Amino acid sequence: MSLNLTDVTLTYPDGDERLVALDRVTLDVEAGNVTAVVGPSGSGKSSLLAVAATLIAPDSGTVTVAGTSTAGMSRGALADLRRKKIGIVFQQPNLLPSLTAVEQLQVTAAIDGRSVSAARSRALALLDTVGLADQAERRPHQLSGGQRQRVNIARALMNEPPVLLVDEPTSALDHDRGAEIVDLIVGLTHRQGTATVLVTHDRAHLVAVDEVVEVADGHVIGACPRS
Ligand SMILES: Nc1ncnc2c1ncn2[C@@H]1O[C@H](COP(=O)(O)OP(=O)(O)OP(=O)(O)O)[C@@H](O)[C@H]1O
Repeated sequence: MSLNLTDVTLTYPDGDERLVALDRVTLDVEAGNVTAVVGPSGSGKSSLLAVAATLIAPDSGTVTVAGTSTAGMSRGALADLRRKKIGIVFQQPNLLPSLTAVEQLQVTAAIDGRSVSAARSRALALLDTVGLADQAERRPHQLSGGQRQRVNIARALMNEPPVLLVDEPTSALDHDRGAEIVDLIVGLTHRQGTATVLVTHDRAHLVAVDEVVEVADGHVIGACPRS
């Protein structure tokens, strides 16, 4: 189960013209691997993640998520694919303030139509995996920034997605906490066999990942040194 973008071009309206955000981008992420995407601001990293997440349809090219091509899919079918196959971790955890850590994960299962109580044991096991076994009953304001990001990651994995997309997960953390989060993502990816894309600004984190792809002006300009 992997993630493949082939020859993807994405443009946005820009006055009377079109701004090319992604220009014939091809990206293959194998199951069990973390591919980091790096590049300057405005180079297209978020656009690439949004296309991979099927949140934006490319102008041309194909996106294949865990063996399923998204070409021609209805909005409903895409939403279904996202729910079942893609875990997304945004920069800010966006946790619900009134819910405990374990409830944040249970809600995800409920949205997916699974039984909330059956989801509880999986949620507790996942919190254990991300090092939060003893924080399960805490609410977001009782957790540190790093712990909130761990809940965010555990929540993204709740429905066992084969594809994990992570956007700048360390931007609100100091270097050491950031490195711990990247190590956690890499460890989970290797153990659970997800195909993971990690957008990051911090090149110090690249030593931990399996592959690095550099983008500039909407182009993949190739693999680059990992540190
Ligand atoms: N919704 C939009 N409408 C129009 N132009 C956009 C839109 N989103 C992004 N862009 C433009 O597309 C290009 C790529 O932007 P994108 O956000 O993908 O880059 P990025 O590498 O993620 O940048 P950053 O690191 O600052 O988040 C930029 O020129 C940006 O201004």
